[in-house]
Amino acid sequence: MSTAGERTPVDVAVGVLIDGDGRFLLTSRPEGKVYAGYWEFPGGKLEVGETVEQALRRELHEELGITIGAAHPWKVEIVDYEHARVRLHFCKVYAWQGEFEMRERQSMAWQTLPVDVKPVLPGTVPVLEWFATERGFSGPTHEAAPPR
Ligand SMILES: Nc1nc2c([nH]c(=O)n2[C@H]2C[C@H](O)[C@@H](COP(=O)(O)OP(=O)(O)OP(=O)(O)O)O2)c(=O)[nH]1
Repeated sequence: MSTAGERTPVDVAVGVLIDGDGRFLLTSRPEGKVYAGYWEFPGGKLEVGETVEQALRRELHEELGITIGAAHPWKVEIVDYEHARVRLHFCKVYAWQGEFEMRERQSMAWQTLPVDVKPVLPGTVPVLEWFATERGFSGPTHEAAPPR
């Protein structure tokens, strides 16, 4: 049972693609979506009946034109935005096939810490902190976003 004021979270599958040099892929949110221009890890909402891995495979094919190998579940995080409450299922992905195509006219950037793209989506910031912990990185992980 949910208490008054709580919203049911929308499940989102998110891919943390990591290349052979340990760089990770960020993409910018396309025009026309909430937080357009903000940088995030690629992914999207689960459709009815889909698992996280199925949704991730579909979204990364639709958005980036690649076919991913195994998706390794990493962390789950709930974020409350004005527009929605989302449950983000972050999965690490080390293997994929195909050439990257920006099918939604977004931008992509392979990054290490600290990231040099901005602004970073609020729900993406914790991932940078998890990477910092994993990698023994200290100092700011990204540049603070201006208030919206
Ligand atoms: N892909 C992605 N979404 C994130 C991240 N962090 C974060 O808070 N989100 C939020 C933003 C959105 O509210 C939600 C993802 O929904 P979306 O609108 O991008 O998904 P979608 O592609 O299925 O969208 P649509 O078809 O409904 O337009 O999750 C992240 O790192 N990656």
